[in-house]
Amino acid sequence: MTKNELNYEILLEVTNVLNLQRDWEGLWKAVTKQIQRVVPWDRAGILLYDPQQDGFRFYAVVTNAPPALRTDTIVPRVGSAMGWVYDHKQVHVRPNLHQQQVFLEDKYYLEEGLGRMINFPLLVHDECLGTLNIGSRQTGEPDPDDVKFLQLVATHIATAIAQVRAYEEIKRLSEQLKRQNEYLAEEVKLSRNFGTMVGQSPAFRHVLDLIRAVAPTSTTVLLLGETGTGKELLARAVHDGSPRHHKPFIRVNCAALPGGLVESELFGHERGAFTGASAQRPGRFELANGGTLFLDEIGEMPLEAQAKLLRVLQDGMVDRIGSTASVPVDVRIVAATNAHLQDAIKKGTFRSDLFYRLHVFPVSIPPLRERREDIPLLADHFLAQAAAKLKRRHLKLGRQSLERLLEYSWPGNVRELQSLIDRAVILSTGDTVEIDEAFFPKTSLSPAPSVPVLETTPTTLHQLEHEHIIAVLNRTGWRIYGPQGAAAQLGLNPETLRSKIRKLGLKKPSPTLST
Ligand SMILES: Nc1ncnc2c1ncn2[C@@H]1O[C@H](COP(=O)(O)OP(=O)(O)OP(=O)(O)O)[C@@H](O)[C@H]1O
Repeated sequence: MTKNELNYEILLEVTNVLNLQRDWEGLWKAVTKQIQRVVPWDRAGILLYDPQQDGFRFYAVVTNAPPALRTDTIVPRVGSAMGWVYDHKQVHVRPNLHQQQVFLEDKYYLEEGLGRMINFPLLVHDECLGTLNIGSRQTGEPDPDDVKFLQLVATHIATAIAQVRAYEEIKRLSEQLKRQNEYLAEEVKLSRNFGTMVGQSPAFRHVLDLIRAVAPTSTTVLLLGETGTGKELLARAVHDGSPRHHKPFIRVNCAALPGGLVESELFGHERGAFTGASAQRPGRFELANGGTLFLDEIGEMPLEAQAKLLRVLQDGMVDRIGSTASVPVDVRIVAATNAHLQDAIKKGTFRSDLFYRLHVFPVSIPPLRERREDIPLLADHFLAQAAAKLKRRHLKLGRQSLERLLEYSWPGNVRELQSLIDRAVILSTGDTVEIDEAFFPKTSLSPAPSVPVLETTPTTLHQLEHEHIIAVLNRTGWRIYGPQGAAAQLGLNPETLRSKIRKLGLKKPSPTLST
């Protein structure tokens, strides 16, 4: 067999091995054994370029001597032969390492007793993935035919590596898609006709003007407003009006996540990062990549998670829990809160540096009581929605009912109005929906008798809120969820109510035994 025939045969075998194997250790042993038949070597290794480290990581290595370089070493691009090959996309030969030690890895090769080193670029479509390094104890110029042959082998190896990487990328993307689907299915269940925004009052129109102006940019938006004023609806409007609208809009309710899970939900985790982390899981930051992340109730985020969030906002990199490598993300942040963040900063529960990162474009949403002109429009809108859901047509609101709606102070804002209309439609029999006094929560000044009553008249908003919540909870028998539950009556998100109950330290009174 001529040398050419042998080379051809070996190349075929190498390609077959590369196509068959999935395990790189095994693969590399098989490939190097084949190469040995043409070009003797004493060290054969592959290093791949890692852009985050601007260096090369070992991928596979076989050596006849105890290795002087550990396989977890990162060889920097600058100053190494691999870096030269990577930058020039050309083969580099050092025929005599004893006489010529130009690169930083050469002294290690000498320690292993090597005399000659050849580095080949691993090229795919003109992109260099890393290098194939063939070292030998012998010195002297290598046979140019051998170099040509090894360059061909390197091209096949590079293609196989690109395939493995593409396969891993597909796996990662399909995992991400699976998570996005789970998330979207959850969202569809929760969503209540988002999209239509109703309001003609100057105050609300001003808000819409601000949203329209900021939406097309990538600026961070901070939505400030009482509960139920439409912060989430506006966050979606920011996303829909941006060039990111065809990418995901991912919502995180910072108040609803259990403390220990916030970081894993936001930033993801590696397999085995903590007990129960049975599989690798991307966080919501990664799910939102290219799109918008809506951080609802940001004021409720635990301090440790705030520190991590700040880091992501500063350098655009996410560290999954349990991982050493950072993942770059491109995410627009829209945050919302009904809390007074400056007070939280004073109390030490919110980081001031994070506040300034978020407070780039604040938008204050006025409460419903400050834009009463919107009440008739919103009432009609919700009436039409409820009628469509319940398949009832020609519903209209009684005149007195509308007056009552206009007089009420709406502590729960638009959501409270929506829940009230829903209830009124369910309870109405004819075409005219009537809303009488019984629909409005009794004021906090007349709590149910079993509730401990404050000795004095409440003086602060906080006390008022505290009492009002207790009163409604007692009236609903401490039922939080459902159309007759306390959350609906207070116009609050059930999770927000649960968090308030926790924060205020409210406990369901235990039933008293009558003697
Ligand atoms: N201008 C509006 N037009 C139509 N519907 C609205 C409007 N504002 C709010 N809503 C509706 O009111 C409900 C509450 O709105 P949303 O959830 O956006 O409020 P929020 O401020 O995010 O509440 P929370 O602070 O409790 O999270 C939603 O069902 C939303 O569709």
